[in-house]
Amino acid sequence: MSQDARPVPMVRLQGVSKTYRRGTVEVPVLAAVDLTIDTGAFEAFMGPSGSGKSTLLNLISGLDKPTTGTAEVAGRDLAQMDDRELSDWRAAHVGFVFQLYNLIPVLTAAENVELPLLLTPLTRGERRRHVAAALELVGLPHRVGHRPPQLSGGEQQRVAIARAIVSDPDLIIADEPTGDLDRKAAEAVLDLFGVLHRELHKTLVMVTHDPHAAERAGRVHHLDKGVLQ
Ligand SMILES: Nc1ncnc2c1ncn2[C@@H]1O[C@H](COP(=O)(O)OP(=O)(O)OP(=O)(O)O)[C@@H](O)[C@H]1O
Repeated sequence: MSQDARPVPMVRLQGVSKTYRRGTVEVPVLAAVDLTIDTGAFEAFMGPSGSGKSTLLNLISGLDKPTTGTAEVAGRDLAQMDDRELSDWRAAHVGFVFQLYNLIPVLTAAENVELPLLLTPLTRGERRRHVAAALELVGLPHRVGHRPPQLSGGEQQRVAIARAIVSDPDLIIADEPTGDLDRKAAEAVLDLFGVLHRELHKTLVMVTHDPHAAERAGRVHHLDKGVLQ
């Protein structure tokens, strides 16, 4: 295959740094990060607390902008988009999974999963079919009418994964997805990530402190004081 025929990587960061400003004090968080993540890869990021892992995820998902350098994700230079374009781009391309699930407690599992679809032109019937398919995929078709407080932590995280994939994004970003789960529930979530990666060809980018979780990834990056090792 010639160089030009290579598929566009899902993530390409070049010379990315991030400095936050607290009053007059500048806080450097990421320095000179060069990173390429191929489309279809499953990659993990580990590192001590405060090393910049969540900041890196925020830059990859366009939730935050680099201080210097360029971030190209899913074929777009994120700096070239205004906030409206970025939010449409995120809705189409990125699914998020958080440590504490971030489900809305008063909504049922099905209603939580449906949320990202309310921004799309899909009809109610189409939305229902997508929601049913996503909950089936995560093994929870029998929990559609349950609300988060009626579900175990592992079930809540699987509902959150259904919500992350319901709009069929290419990129799944997971920040400590097993951080609040016992081993068995964590393994179920990681098995599911394996299915998303191998069978649905999603690109997965996961931050984790859990070596068992990192083992599932094809590549593990280490961040230390904002520097990619
Ligand atoms: N919006 C912000 N304003 C100022 N400082 C920030 C902001 N966001 C993060 N920081 C600082 O940047 C550093 C890195 O934070 P980040 O959340 O990326 O680390 P992390 O590696 O994900 O940590 P943890 O494992 O504890 O979640 C921390 O010192 C944090 O205080």
